[in-house]
Amino acid sequence: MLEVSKINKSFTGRRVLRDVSFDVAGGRITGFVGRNGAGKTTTMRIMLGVLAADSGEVRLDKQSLTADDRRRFGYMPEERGLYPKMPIGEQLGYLARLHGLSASRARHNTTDLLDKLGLAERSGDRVETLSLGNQQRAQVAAALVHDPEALILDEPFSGLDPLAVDVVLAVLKERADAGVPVLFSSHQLDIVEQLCDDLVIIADGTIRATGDRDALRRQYAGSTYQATFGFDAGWLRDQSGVQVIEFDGPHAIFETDSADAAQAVLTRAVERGPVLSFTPRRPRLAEIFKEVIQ
Ligand SMILES: Nc1ncnc2c1ncn2[C@@H]1O[C@H](COP(=O)(O)OP(=O)(O)OP(=O)(O)O)[C@@H](O)[C@H]1O
Repeated sequence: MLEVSKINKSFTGRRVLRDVSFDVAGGRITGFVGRNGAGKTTTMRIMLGVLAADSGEVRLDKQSLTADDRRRFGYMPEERGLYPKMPIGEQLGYLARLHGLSASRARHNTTDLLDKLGLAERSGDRVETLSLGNQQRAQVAAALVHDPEALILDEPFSGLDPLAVDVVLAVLKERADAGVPVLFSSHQLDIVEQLCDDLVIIADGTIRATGDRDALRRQYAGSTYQATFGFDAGWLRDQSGVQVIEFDGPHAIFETDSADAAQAVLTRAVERGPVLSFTPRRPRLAEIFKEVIQ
């Protein structure tokens, strides 16, 4: 488990991180979301030791991180950093060796990653000849090639088409399944919602929400329900304590003033005829995001 604890950071007197605390659990993929300038990259750089915090601490399995621990991290920086003129396979092998892997392990990891990321055919090609999407896949490979003990990835999915997102996700999931804590940042809420187990939401340098994605969706469910009846849903408009948000034939989305009002709707509906579904509506990540960053 990686723990970020009460990190503060200012640049030229301007506070950009304020008591930032969250956990990245081993075996889970944590999505770190926030608008441009919210503080994601600064936090990740501090976790990596590329930047020093003014105060606060980053711990791995309850111990303060050492430079040695950090060398065993995998990092995909925001500014991509592969050598454009070097063949991709050679470059990955070189990076793995730099991290102390044996020549045979470095070769094995390079082949394995290129294969899983759909770049096997391109191993001998220079990075600059790859499409932007393939360069991005190569960056992911570079972060993973030395069997890192924790992964911190800054916008690994930006600019990838949906197929490439799946390919990269499969590689990250494999690492998470092996117990590695995986943190990735993104401002693409639909992608984060789909990919992560846990969420960290940051705005203006403060953490606004953290936790299990589904638990957060339940927590922010509020009093909105969706229902499908075996008859027209129009009658809901005359129910007291109910505000209809949307209705289309037998389907309706509505808000109630209280849990009792919701139960009353269900009772009335059953009296009218078949009720095919009746559930609290889980908000989308975009809705939770809007609510918590205000
Ligand atoms: N080296 C620096 N000097 C001065 N200000 C900085 C520096 N690095 C970041 N900042 C400022 O700190 C704030 C947080 O920036 P950061 O890059 O961490 O945000 P972010 O959430 O990663 O945004 P993005 O999605 O745009 O990358 C911003 O206001 C940014 O301008």
